[in-house]
Amino acid sequence: MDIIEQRLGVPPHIAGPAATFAFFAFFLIKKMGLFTNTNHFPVEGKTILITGASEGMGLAAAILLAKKGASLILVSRNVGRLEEALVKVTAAARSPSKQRFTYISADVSEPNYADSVIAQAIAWNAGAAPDIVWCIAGLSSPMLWADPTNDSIAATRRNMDVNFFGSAEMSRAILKEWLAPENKPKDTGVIGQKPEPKHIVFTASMLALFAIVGYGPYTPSKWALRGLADTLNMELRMYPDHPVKIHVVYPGTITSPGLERENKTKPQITLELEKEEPAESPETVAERAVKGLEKGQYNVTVSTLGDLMRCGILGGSERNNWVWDTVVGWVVPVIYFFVIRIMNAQVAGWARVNGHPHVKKAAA
Ligand SMILES: NC(=O)C1=CN([C@@H]2O[C@H](COP(=O)(O)OP(=O)(O)OC[C@H]3O[C@@H](n4cnc5c(N)ncnc54)[C@H](OP(=O)(O)O)[C@@H]3O)[C@@H](O)[C@H]2O)C=CC1
Ligand SMILES: CCCCCCCCCCCCCCCC(=O)[C@@H](N)CO
Repeated sequence: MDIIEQRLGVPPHIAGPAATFAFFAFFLIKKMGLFTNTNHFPVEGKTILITGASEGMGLAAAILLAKKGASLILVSRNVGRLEEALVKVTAAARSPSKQRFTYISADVSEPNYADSVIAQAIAWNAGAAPDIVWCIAGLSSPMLWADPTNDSIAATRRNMDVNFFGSAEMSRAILKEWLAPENKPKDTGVIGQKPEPKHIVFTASMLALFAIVGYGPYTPSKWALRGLADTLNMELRMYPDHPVKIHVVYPGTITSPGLERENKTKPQITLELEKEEPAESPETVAERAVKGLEKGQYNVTVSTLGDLMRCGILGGSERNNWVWDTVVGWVVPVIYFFVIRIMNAQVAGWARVNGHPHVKKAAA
C-alpha cells in the first residue's frame, strides 16, 4: 500500500478498503456480463421441444427460437391450432433447408404422457433426443379460495395436473434419456472442454415469488415447480459427464389467449392488485426469457419488479450473480415493509367498500 500512498497520496486506511471495493465492483460488473457476452443458450442447429407451443408465450418462444436457427417440436392438445402454429413457426425459420419442424398432440395432464411424447420426438429426430425441453403449457383458474360457490379444490388439482405434473413428468422423461449411461455425450476433442449442456426450462410465474389473493388454485403449482427445479439442480451434480442445466422463468401478466380465459373468473381485487405489474405481449416475454437464458441465468425474470422479487426469496436457490443477488436481497425487505402493508390495506379496503365477498350484491 506504501507505493499507492507515494504515487497517489492516498493513505493506507483508505487505499485498503478502496482497493477491496474496486475489486468487488470489478467482480460484480464482470459477473454481470459487461465484459463477456458468451451465449449460454445457443440454439442454432439444436432440436427444441416446447409444450404449450400452439398459443401465447409458447408460440412466441417457438417462433423466436426458429428465427435463431433451432428445429422445433411443438406439443399441445388441439391439432387444428398446432397445424396453424406449425405454419407460423416454419415461416420464421432462419435457414429453412437446415431446420425441421413438427408437432405432437398430447395432454400434459395425463399420467405418463411424457414417455410417449419423448419416444415420438426421438423417432422423428433420427434417433436423437431433443437438446432442449421448455415446458410452457399451463393454465390458471383464479377464484376466491373460501367462496362456497367455487370448487377451489377441484381447480387446484387441475392446475397441479397441468402446471406441475405436466412439467414434472416431462423433466423425468427427458432426464431418463439424457442421463442414461449409454447416452453419454461425445467428447469435444478439446482437453478440459465439456460437451455443451442440455437444458430443461420450466415456466412458473411472478406469483411463485410473491403470492396475491385470488390465485389460490394456481400459485401453489408454480411454487412446486421451484421446489422441483432446486432439487434437480442439485441432483444433476451426480452426472458430471452428462451436463444438463435447469432454469425457471417467472413471467408477469402476459396478454395471451390464456389471460382472456382466466380473466372471465378473476376476482375484481385480483385484477386491481396485479395492475402493479404491466402486462406484456407473449413476444416480449419470450424475448426477455431467452435473453436471460442466453446470459446463463437459473431463475429467469422478465421485469424489474420480477427481479426484485427473485432476490427477495432466494433461500437455498442458485444465484444468477452472488454479489448482485445478495445486495438486492438486503434491500427488498425494506421495500416489502411498505408494499405488504399497502397491499393488505388495499384488500381490507376493498372488503369495507364492497362488503362480505360471498354475499352477492343486488343489482343496482
Ligand atoms: N398469461 C399470463 O398472464 C401468465 C402466464 N404464465 C404461465 O406462462 C405459460 C404460458 O401462458 P400463456 O401464454 O397465457 O398460455 P395460453 O393459455 O395462452 O396457451 C397455453 C398453451 O398450452 C397448451 N395447453 C394447455 N393445457 C394443456 C394440456 N393439458 N396439455 C397440453 N397442452 C396444453 C395450449 O394448447 P391446447 O389448449 O391446444 O392444449 C396452448 O398452446 C403458462 O404456463 C402460464 O401458467 C405465467 C405468468 C403469467
Ligand atoms: C418488490 C415487490 C413489489 C411487489 C408488488 C406486487 C405486485 C403484484 C403483481 C403480481 C403480478 C402477477 C403476474 C402473474 C400473473 C399470472 O401468473 C397469471 N395471470 C397466470 O396466468
